[in-house]
Amino acid sequence: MAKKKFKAESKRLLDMMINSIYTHKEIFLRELISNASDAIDKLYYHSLTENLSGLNRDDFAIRLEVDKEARTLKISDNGCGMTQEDLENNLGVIAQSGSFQFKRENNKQEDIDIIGQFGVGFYSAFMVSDEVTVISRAYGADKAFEWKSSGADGYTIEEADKASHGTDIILKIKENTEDENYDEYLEGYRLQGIVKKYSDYIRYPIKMDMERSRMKGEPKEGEQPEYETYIENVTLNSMVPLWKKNKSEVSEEDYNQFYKDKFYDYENPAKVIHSSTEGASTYNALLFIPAHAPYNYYSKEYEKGLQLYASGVLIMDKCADLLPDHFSFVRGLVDSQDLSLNISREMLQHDRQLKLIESRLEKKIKSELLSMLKNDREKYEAFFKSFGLQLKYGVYTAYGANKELLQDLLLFYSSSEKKMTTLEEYVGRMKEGQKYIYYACAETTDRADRLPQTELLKDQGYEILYLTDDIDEFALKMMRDFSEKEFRSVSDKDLGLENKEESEEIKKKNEESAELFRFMKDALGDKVADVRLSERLKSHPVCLSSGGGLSLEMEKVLNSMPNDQKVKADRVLELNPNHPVFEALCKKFADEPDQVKKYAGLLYDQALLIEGLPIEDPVSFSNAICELMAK
Ligand SMILES: Nc1ncnc2c1ncn2[C@@H]1O[C@H](COP(=O)(O)OP(=O)(O)OP(=O)(O)O)[C@@H](O)[C@H]1O
Repeated sequence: MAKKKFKAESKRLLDMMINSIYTHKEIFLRELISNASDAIDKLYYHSLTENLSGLNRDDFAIRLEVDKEARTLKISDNGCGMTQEDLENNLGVIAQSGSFQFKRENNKQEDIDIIGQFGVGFYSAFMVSDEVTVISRAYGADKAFEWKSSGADGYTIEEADKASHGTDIILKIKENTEDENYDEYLEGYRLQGIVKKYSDYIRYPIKMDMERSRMKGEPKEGEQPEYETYIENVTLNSMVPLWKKNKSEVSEEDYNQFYKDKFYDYENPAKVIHSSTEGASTYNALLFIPAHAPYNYYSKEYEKGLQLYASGVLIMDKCADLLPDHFSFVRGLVDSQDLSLNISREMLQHDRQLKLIESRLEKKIKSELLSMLKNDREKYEAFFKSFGLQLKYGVYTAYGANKELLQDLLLFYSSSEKKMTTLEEYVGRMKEGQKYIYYACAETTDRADRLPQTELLKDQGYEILYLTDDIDEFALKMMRDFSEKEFRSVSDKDLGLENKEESEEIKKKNEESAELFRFMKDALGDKVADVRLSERLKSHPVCLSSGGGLSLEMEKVLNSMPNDQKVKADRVLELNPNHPVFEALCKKFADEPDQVKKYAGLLYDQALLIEGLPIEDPVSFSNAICELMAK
């Protein structure tokens, strides 16, 4: 029999195919199963359009068969099959796709979902096989043919026996090498795993004999049970993708089970988002908002992304481009027929399509979260506990560009409500004439509540947001305002309070004690930018406020990061004019100005401690207190 040569370019192409197109060898099975599914689709299509009798959708199947001794894996289908000419054209010419041609020539039907388009997938079989044999009989033909090739060398075609229409692909699996274990492609469980991973939603059953074990009869009392192995023909794939079902056909339990199985979570998701979109880009999406953050969520190890399917076949396990960072906690998948895939089906050619899908999903996720916030507050608060930090990072890292998108999703603890509140709720409760949205930063809400700077505001009935996460103040600074109300720290120089009389009085007192403050400032050196009387203190003697754009809280956060450059906020030491300590200071300044130096140091250290900042010299602080006590 004459051996026919591949054309020269084909030879090079085949070499390329086998060695460089695919990153994972296991995808050969995905490609061959997709071809089998296409072949069945084509025959099914003909049966519908040409009214072929004797063909029943339920009889179509794809079968896998392993012969470990012979080292062969057979993939069979009872689809349209190939004539001798088809074998020549489709398997003898690389990059010739009969499937693509079929799609072009026939109007797409509802129930047909042809996968092949490039005419190369078949050759991926050579990544794992020394020799590939294709025995095929076209539907309606009376002869079958066998195509055989062991790679770049070429192929043979001869007549063969095959009882019914369809195609058998027989792979002679390679021997193991030092780097590669090819034996695994002869293991039932491994094959089952590959089918589940890539081809779970192929619409025809993929069947295989699997070895199972069962108890041999009832064990007699006191005896160990005996086990026997038996063979069961099992369908490996689930076939109907849940996301392609009508929402009304899917129960909550179905969604939950699907989520837990697929994304290895032990808890039901907090929210399921099932949506289909037609138009510029047609896709089905099934998304889940987990009820809790995975253990590695806030670490570098966590990889965001959605599974991407093209016509039910898995293309990418974690397609990061489908999810913006601020919603990286979302799990799920997108299935689209419209993707222009690259030849290995591992990437998309245009990320424009992905961008379009991403921005639609982003809007959808936001609106679902807002509806959760509105309709199930308790659930939303639990969600926010897990993922709120990510939303706040989202506001911060995009330099405020995500403000519109994310600001309504944020929650902060409210001093007056004693629970979490949205910014909208806060603004709704603002007092008449209130200029700013006030916030206070501390490690816990309790500590924030005890900050001297919050005292006066609370006393006058202003609500304060207590910020306890490092990122909080940075995020608010990025946002600048909400509903045209600027955010303002309780430590800010200007709280915008409309108490002119008091301000005048403080101003006057400040002037009167100008000498004292200058003296204290000199004593403290560059530790503080200024010393002055405070408008915000009621019962506490002292506090720190910040002069510039960098607050003390931000200084604390930035300096805790692992880099050498330390920053310093402008500190202003504020004294309570109505506190006995101030009186004592004034008195000492007249009698013993040297003591005032010590007092200035002590007051500054106290203010630092109140802020949760470290003091420079705890030993002299303690000594100074003891000295005072002993007096
Ligand atoms: N099991 C099969 N039954 C019938 N025809 C087949 C079968 N397998 C392959 N073919 C034919 O061979 C052609 C080439 O297959 P191949 O897998 O190389 O490319 P494809 O499936 O068309 O495209 P892609 O590279 O996107 O997978 C197919 O288009 C189809 O016409």
